[in-house]
Amino acid sequence: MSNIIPSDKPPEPDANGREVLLSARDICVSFGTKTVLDHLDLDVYRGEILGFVGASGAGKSVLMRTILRLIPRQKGEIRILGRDYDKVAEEERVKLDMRLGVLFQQGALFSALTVKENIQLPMREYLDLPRDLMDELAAVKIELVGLARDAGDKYPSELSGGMIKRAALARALALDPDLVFLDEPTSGLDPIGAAEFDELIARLRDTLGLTVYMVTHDLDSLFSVCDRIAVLGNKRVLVEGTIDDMLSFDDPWVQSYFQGKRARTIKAPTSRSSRETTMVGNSESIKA
Ligand SMILES: Nc1ncnc2c1ncn2[C@@H]1O[C@H](COP(=O)(O)OP(=O)(O)OP(=O)(O)O)[C@@H](O)[C@H]1O
Repeated sequence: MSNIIPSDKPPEPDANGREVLLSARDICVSFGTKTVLDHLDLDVYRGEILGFVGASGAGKSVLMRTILRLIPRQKGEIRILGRDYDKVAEEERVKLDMRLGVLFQQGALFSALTVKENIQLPMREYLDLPRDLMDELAAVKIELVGLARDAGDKYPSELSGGMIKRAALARALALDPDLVFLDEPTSGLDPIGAAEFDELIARLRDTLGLTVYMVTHDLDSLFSVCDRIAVLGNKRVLVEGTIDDMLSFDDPWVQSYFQGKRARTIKAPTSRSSRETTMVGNSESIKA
């Protein structure tokens, strides 16, 4: 996908020919004496939707915030587009930050700003663009996420939950990022709204080549749009792979999560675009 900031040379592909967009190695995070992440490794590949799951309190948000440098870590290395975050100059760090978009769990829009102004915040922070161009870019993002054109002039309090998620996604996409982090994007949405949001994410991946890191408890999302799943357990990534890999992984928590009563109502798809299959099932999220 095109970037406002010209991209540098992409990192070398791994042994399987995949481009590693994000690599986390040996990550250790503790709060006082409580260790939350212990020597955790994770890779995210370009163009994939990675679903990140784990029991409540396992540390999914902590990892996401650690990657985004909102939480300090005691140990480990984080590479974005092959660059070690801690070793690049400040100017390049800012450029790397611009390649990442984030949608926090509650949308986290500024209530005193309109949708358009919210979307333009990252543009104001990182770019020096004329107002007309920012208006045009905001309109493009609003259309991209499937909101009506007049949504740009609305305040968050005037939006439904689904519209807030879309507006927050539009803001996450403001700078044409390579990788977006979504923290439980379908929580609080009704099953139809959740399915539509999943479809939107898949469409953005397919059309823009967007890479998505999605923390979720939503089994429908995991079965329908995620290309790969990583499970956080015992303070590290316990298993990663396809839905089929999850279904055959011999661990009590993974078994009960992916083979439990709710999961059994969702027929495992053979392809990623199986929302019609998952809609047959129960769209409730599991809080482990
Ligand atoms: N700033 C902090 N200070 C101290 N402890 C923290 C802090 N942030 C998170 N924790 C602790 O780290 C652990 C992991 O929390 P985290 O929010 O990452 O879990 P989670 O897997 O995202 O859970 P959920 O699925 O319920 O959202 C929890 O025990 C939490 O209390």
